[in-house]
Amino acid sequence: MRHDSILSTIGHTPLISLDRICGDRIPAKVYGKVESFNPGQSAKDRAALYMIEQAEKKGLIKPGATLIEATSGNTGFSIAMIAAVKGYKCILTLSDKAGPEKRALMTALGAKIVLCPKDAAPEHPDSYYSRAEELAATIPNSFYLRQNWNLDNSGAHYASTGPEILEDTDGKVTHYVCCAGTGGTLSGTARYLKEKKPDVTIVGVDAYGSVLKKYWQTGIFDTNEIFSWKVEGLGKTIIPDNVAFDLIDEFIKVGDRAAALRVRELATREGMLLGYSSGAALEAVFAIRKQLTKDDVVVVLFPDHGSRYLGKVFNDDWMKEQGYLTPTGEPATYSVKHLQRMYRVYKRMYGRKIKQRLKLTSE
Ligand SMILES: Cc1ncc(COP(=O)(O)O)c(C=O)c1O
Repeated sequence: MRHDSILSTIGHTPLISLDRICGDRIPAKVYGKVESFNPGQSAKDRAALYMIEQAEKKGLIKPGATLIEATSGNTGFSIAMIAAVKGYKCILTLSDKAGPEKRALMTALGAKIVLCPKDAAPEHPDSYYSRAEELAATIPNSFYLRQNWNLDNSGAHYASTGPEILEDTDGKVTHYVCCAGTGGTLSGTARYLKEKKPDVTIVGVDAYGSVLKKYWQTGIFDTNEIFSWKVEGLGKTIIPDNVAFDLIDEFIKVGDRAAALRVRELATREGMLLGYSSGAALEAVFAIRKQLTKDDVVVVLFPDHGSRYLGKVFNDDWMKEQGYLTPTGEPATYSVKHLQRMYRVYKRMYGRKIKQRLKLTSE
């Protein structure tokens, strides 16, 4: 197939059956919507292209402009790619949570990077949001995409991801499971699917340490919910306009360990090398499995490719440092059985020591 530029290869990603990993454990038919097939290897290609082209149509981006964005990495890569093709400059403010692989990918495409501390609160002048605002205010002829608040982000998925899922499942999709960060991928797709099939169940995926689920449940922005977590792109410590809370039927929080183990399983059982948040999304399918029947068709969206996480979830040393693998390389599952066994081992070890100490002091 011939293309005018790399940009027209964005979208139309495949739906791939997950029979090997889900077949005998999930009663429904489960498909992965594999967004790593986009040229920038993530779902963010769709959002970045749509936000930029809508802004061009509105006259907000002029020739020679500088595109600015605060990003966890993937949006930055997509904007850098589009800027290269369209002849714009690109400056990205990035949380230092993003690994060195992600940073190198962006600079390779000609983007400039401003690295910001991951633990700075959004309103802090050093946060990647504040730094992006500052750059947009000081650089002439610049456009700050604001993916959290720019509704063209979710518009991209309403226009493409939603229709693709409905068509590729022959209208049979019953559940859509998707990570929430800015909310664009979740909300835009959900809005399209609910319009066409009102009984479809929308399952959002959130991180422990993020404020989104609590806000969905209570309408309260609870800062007590916030602590740092590891899955890049998943969850938020702000409430983005792109999260359409009213479209979400269920919100599942997934932990860093479970997501890491699940994405490694996707690689070894399905041959799919995908990003950390893809593990979180699939873990959410496992979390809802008791609600599913054999007639259900679940589509779980996998946001990006695993090559960006070779130093993290696909690195055994990193996994052991986090305690997600045992020192001998087994998954650290912490099942009730495992905890009971550990309790017996520790009781035996320390019980003996305590008895010895009691003996010594009494002598
Ligand atoms: C790897 C990854 N997963 C999930 C998400 C969440 O997608 P969205 O921002 O559309 O909610 C992002 C967003 O940056 C991401 O980079």
